[in-house]
Amino acid sequence: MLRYLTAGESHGRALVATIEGLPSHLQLSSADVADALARRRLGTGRGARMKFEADEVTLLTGVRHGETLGSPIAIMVGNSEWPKWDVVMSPDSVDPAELESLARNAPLTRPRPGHADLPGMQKYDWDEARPILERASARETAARVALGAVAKAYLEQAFGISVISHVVRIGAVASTAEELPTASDLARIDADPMRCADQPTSLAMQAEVEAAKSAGDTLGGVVEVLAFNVPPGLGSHIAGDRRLDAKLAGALMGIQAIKGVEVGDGFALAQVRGSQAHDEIFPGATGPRRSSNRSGGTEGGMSNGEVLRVRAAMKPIATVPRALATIDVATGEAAQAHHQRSDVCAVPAAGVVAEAMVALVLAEVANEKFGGDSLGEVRANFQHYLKRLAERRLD
Ligand SMILES: Cc1cc2nc3c(=O)[nH]c(=O)nc-3n(C[C@H](O)[C@H](O)[C@H](O)COP(=O)(O)O)c2cc1C
Ligand SMILES: C=C(O[C@@H]1CC(C(=O)O)=C[C@@H](OP(=O)(O)O)[C@H]1O)C(=O)O
Repeated sequence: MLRYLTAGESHGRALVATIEGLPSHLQLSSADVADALARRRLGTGRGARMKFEADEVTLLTGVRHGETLGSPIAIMVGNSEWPKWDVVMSPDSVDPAELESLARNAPLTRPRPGHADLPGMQKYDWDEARPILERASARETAARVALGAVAKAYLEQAFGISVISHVVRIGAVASTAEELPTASDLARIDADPMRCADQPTSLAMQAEVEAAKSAGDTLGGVVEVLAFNVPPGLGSHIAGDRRLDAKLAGALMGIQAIKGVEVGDGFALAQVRGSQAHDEIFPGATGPRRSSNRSGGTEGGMSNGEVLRVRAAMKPIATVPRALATIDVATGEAAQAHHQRSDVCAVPAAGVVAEAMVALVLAEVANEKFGGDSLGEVRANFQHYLKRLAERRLD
């Protein structure tokens, strides 16, 4: 079993992430986690904070001399803004007079549409949005990406699985690339200001972000995550909550601002006939082969050995500079939503977060099938499975 949890507020001292259930002897370093976090800060459209946020990583537990111990791994990601916020976000009580004198503590009584602000105030019984937005903020995705780095280390070292992502749409601009990127294209994608695999589209996407910014507006888009070398048989058809596609959809929808998920050709499959929708099976040299991958690598809630392909649609950033209409909960009167420093477009970052979530889901289902206490034991379980497939000419 794989369990993980994040904790932390956007302007608190730090984010903390824990993960438990992975084997001993995985190679893991602070640098692996820091590199993953640096990728999340990429992309045209991010706000001022991403320029100075340092994402200070500390591997707190579960790793010794660069190898996992099999015990819970805890990772701390320090917020570099903390010194400015230590009174406003202090866990211990502070002098009310000092708090009141701080401009940055002004009560946020004009909830922003599209954010957790208003339903959170209603649910948790607060008269301003700060206690809600601190946790609702996508700052939390840094902790998920840290966990994703651990999951990726497991997937790569135990099974040779790699996970990449790229941006396929920003607002009205969609990628026209015919070919899927491969794992070896990752460095090029990461070097692109939109994390888009297709250069002409990337330039159009950058222009789209700049235009939205000039207009005081924001943008969303679509990211695609691909996983290579996923063996057949991860997930299960036997119960809805064990289906790989259900777990992927849940994990991706769990990312802030994600409003839709597609597996394979997803919604487009609803428009065509069955003869055009499925991936026919042919005899190959060592076992079954497909000439298409419309299903995106899952059938019947299980991986089928093809490239895993999922998409996530992100709504435009909800803190719109040209502020949206709301009410002031202090007076009940109409007002404009409060605006604070914000991203114009965070789709490239959302791609990195989506990669992390897909890696965590794959780590969970791979652990369920091949799990062991040490890396060697997991590898042996995996090799045994591959051998059986080969013996039956099913590999
Ligand atoms: C990587 C990332 C960065 C984000 N940055 C911002 C931001 O700067 N400003 C903002 O208002 N929303 C931002 N969001 C989106 C909000 O967190 C999200 O819209 C909010 O939680 C409400 O969306 P929900 O209804 O899906 O929870 C970001 C989301 C992600 C994934
Ligand atoms: C801090 C991050 O993203 C933040 C996500 C976010 C939001 O409302 O979701 C709002 C902004 O935070 P702030 O109000 O402090 O500028 C973003 O910068 C991050 O991704 O690390």
